[in-house]
Amino acid sequence: MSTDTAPDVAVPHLPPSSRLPRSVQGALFIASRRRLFALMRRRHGVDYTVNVPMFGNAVVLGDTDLIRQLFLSGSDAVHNIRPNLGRVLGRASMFSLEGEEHRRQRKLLTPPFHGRRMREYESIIAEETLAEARTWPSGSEFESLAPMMRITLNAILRAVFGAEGEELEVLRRHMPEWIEQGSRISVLPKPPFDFPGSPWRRFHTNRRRFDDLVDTLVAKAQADPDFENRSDILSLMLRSRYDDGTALSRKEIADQLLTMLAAGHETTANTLAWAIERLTRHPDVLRRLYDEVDAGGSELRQAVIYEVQRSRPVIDLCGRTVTAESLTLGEWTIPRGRVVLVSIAQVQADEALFPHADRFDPDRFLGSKPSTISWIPFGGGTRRCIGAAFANMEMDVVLRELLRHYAIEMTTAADEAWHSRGVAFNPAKGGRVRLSPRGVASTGVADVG
Ligand code: HEM
Repeated sequence: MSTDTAPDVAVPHLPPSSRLPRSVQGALFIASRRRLFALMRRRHGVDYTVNVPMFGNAVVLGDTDLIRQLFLSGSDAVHNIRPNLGRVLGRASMFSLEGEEHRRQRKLLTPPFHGRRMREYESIIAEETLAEARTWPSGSEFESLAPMMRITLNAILRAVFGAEGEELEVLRRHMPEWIEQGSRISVLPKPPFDFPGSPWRRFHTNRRRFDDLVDTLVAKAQADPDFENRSDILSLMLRSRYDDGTALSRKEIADQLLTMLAAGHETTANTLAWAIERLTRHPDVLRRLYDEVDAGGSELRQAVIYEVQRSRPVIDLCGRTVTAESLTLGEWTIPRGRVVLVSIAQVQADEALFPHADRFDPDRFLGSKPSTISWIPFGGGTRRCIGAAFANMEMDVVLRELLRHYAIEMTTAADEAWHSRGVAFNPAKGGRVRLSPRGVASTGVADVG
């Protein structure tokens, strides 16, 4: 890749675009961006240009070499995709930061999310899974998505926020509504001031309540005689120091906690609901998973997680905004200000990269880690998802506990369609499932008990 910063040589050369009017592309994007992108790819190849609401005249990349180059581009050439969630999560949110500030913050926040640390959170996830599962109706069908949302919310509040007691209760009760409100206004224009009754005013009122709760959590963690040994991520943030010895400010801590909740709660729950949706339609894989969990193994379960994330990526797009005079990626020269989108879903459905891509086939990942070039559900490069190891551990523990304790029934129902309530995709019927405690199982895959 070469980044050309000389103004007079920046002759744009963009991937092919559609002759469809902007209004038609916009309507198709809003109705189903998956369909619009599939149409574009069929007509124009792996890289193309679209003109859509939010991102404007944006380049969409499907070529993995170019995507890799984009992910590796420095902050002198690209910034985070715009608009992004930083608008509502705060100025200090990881999504809002760029360049040196972003690097400093990631350096501080990466160690708490290191793979080895994750083991300390396993017991919280297992506990939350079993507590939630005990409330499920045995033998009757229900949507797995809402329960998965509760598990992943509680997991983040306890493992990341270190919340317990009264604060945990308040956060548990109010956060889903606050987050939904935030994601709704994230696509609305911001008025110059908060007029009474406006969604932004309600959002700012709730944000102040959130900040007060974070202050209480910080005070409680610091007053804990065992503060130095606490393993929740808030305490790790409180104990960390930048290279110059300064600590994270309260604002930074509150914005990052909110960011982790917004980025990590629904995404993980949706992926788990997809895992249920896929497994209930693949009896052979499910039977092998039961055999494996009974023998104390986890290799196939890990491959299942990889394959669910490949075939049903809940975040279908990530991207960057060109900030250099122009950015050259392969044959394309993309001018300053353009958004470059990475079509995660299209890359991971590419037959050339994943033969029989439409098959749910976890065996393709058995015994090997996915390639970071073609398997990109967590994005890539300097902005790759910081919670990837946490999400992976969480999904593994939730599935492990369900397999250990519950017999999941098969279904002959059609595959659930993709559905998006905003940013992330989930199974349209909520990942419906029928299960019963193992040993008591009388229907479906009763031979698993
Ligand atoms: C299955 C679950 C998850 C998926 C699919 C997912 C996916 C993603 C994606 C695609 C990005 C953008 C990466 C890029 O632009 O290259 C991202 C960023 C991010 N994610 Fe996740 N994520 C998940 C779980 C989590 C969790 C559990 C946390 C934290 C507890 C988290 C925190 C973040 C943060 C802070 C960023 C911003 C990173 C930056 O800009 O430097 N995510 N995630």
